[in-house]
Amino acid sequence: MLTTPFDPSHPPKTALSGSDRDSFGYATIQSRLPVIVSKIVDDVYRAYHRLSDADPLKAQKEKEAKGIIEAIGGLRYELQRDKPFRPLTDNYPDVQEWNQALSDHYAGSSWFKASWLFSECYLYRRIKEAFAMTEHWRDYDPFFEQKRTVFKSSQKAVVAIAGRLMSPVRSETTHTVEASSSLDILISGGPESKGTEEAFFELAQVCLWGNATDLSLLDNPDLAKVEELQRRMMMSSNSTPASHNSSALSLDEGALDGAQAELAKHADKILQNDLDQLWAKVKSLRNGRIDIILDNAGFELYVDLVFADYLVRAGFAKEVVFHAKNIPWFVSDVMPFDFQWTLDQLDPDTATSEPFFDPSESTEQLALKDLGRKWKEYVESGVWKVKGHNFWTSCYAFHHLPTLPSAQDLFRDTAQSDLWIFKGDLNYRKLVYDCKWPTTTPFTEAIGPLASSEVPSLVTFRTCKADVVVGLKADVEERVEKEAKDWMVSGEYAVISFSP
Ligand SMILES: O=P(O)(O)OC[C@H]1O[C@](O)(CO)[C@@H](O)[C@@H]1O
Repeated sequence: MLTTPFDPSHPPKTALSGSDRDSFGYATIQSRLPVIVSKIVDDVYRAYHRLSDADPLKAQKEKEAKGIIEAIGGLRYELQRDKPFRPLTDNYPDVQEWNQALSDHYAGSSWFKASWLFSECYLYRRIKEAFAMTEHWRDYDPFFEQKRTVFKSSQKAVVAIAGRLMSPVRSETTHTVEASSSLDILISGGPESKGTEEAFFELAQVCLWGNATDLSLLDNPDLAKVEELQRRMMMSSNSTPASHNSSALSLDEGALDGAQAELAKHADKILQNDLDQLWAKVKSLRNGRIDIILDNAGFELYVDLVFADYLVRAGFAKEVVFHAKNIPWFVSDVMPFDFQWTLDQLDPDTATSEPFFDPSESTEQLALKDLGRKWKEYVESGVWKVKGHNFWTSCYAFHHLPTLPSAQDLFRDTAQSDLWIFKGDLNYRKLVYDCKWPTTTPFTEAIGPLASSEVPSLVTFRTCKADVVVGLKADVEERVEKEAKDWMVSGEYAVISFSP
C-alpha cells in the first residue's frame, strides 16, 4: 500500500478528544455511544424475530443476525475497555483508505486516546462492517426504525408546513379563494421583492432549527421534546407577513404575537448569524446550482426540502444537489433510501404503511400529497438530485476535500456549484476540523483551505452539539456561559456561518 501524505490526525489546533475527561467527547464515548450501540442489538434482535416462517432464507438470515449481534457486542466491549483500533475486514470500497489511515496515523491508538472525530467516525464504520460481512443484512439500516418513529411523530409540524407551501389561500378581506399557496403569494413579487426576502429569512431559520431534533443527541428520543421544538417552527411558519392579509392558516393576533416573540427569542440564540450575507449571495443567483450536504433524516430532512423548494420556486436555483451518506451514520443521517422514502410518505398512494400521515382535514391530506408529488417531479426532472460519496463517511475533515485523492471527483463536481449549504453539527465539526479553536476565531480561518477562492461560497446551519464553536464576537462566550453552562452541546444554541 502506498503511504498517504494525508494525515487526518493533525488539525490546526489540539484535537478534541475523549482523553479530556471534562469534554463532551469523553461523555459521548463513555456514556452515549454504548447506548447507541446497544440499541442496534435490540433492533437486529427484533428484526430477525419478525422474519416470516414462510421465508425460505429464514434460517440463514437468523444465523447471520446472531453473528451481527455478536459483532456489535464485541464492538461495545472494545469501546468500553478502550481497546486498540483494529483494521476493517469487510470488502466495502473504502476499506483500504480506512486501513491506511489506521496504520499510518492511529497505530496503537484507541477510542479515548484518538481524536473524538476519528473515534466516532470509526465506530459508525465498524457498525457498517458488522452488516457488510453478511449476505442478507448487508444493506440493512439498524437506525431506520428510529428515523421512522420520529418522523411519524412530526406529523403536526409536517402538515402545517405543507399547507403553507401547497394549500390555496383564503383571503380574509375578500373571502375568496386564491389559486396560490401562501408561500407562492409571498414570493410572487420576484427574487428582489420584500416577500421573497421575508420568506428567505423565515425558512432559513426553520431549516436551521430542524437540526435541533436529531437522534444521535437525543439518545433516548423524547418525542415530547421533539414536538415542542417543532411547535416553535410551526409558529414561525404560520406567521403571515404584515403586507399580506391572506392566509390559509388564519392566526389570531395573540398567536401572531407569540410567533414573533418565539422567533425573536430564538434569533438571540443564533450566536453567529450570517444570514444577511447569505441572503446577499442567494439574491444574486438566478437559476444557479446549490448543493446541500445533508444531516439528519426525518423532520430535519423535511425542512431542508422545504428550503430547497423555496430556492427553486423563487428562481434562485434550477438545480439542487443533495449529498447523502452511503452508510448508516451518526444514527439518523440521511441515506439515499431515506430521501426517496420521505417523499413517498407524503403521498398516500406511495406510502409504505397506509397511510403514514393521517391528518383529519381533507385539505391537509391534499396539501401533503401535492407536496410529495411536486417534490418527486423535481427529482424526476433532475431539478433535485441525490448523490452519495464515501468521502462524507470517511475519517477525513473537510479541509482535505480539495486535495484528498479519493475525493477529487466529488470536489470537481461540487466546485461547479454556486453555494454549499452544510447542515448540522457533525458537518460543522468536520468543516472546522473539530479542534480547540478560541471561540473568536474567524470562521474563514477555521475552515482553512475551504475559504479559498477556488471553493464556492459556503454556509453552515448548525445547532451546537459539540464543544467547538468559532466566529463569535468577543463578549458572546462570556454571556452564554452565564445563561447556560452546557450551551456548546445542548442543541439550544446555533450558528449560521458564511464564507464568501
Ligand atoms: O446530527 P448532527 O447535528 O450532525 O449531530 C451529531 C452530533 O451529535 C453527536 O453525536 C453528539 O455527540 C456529535 O457527536 C455529533 O456531532
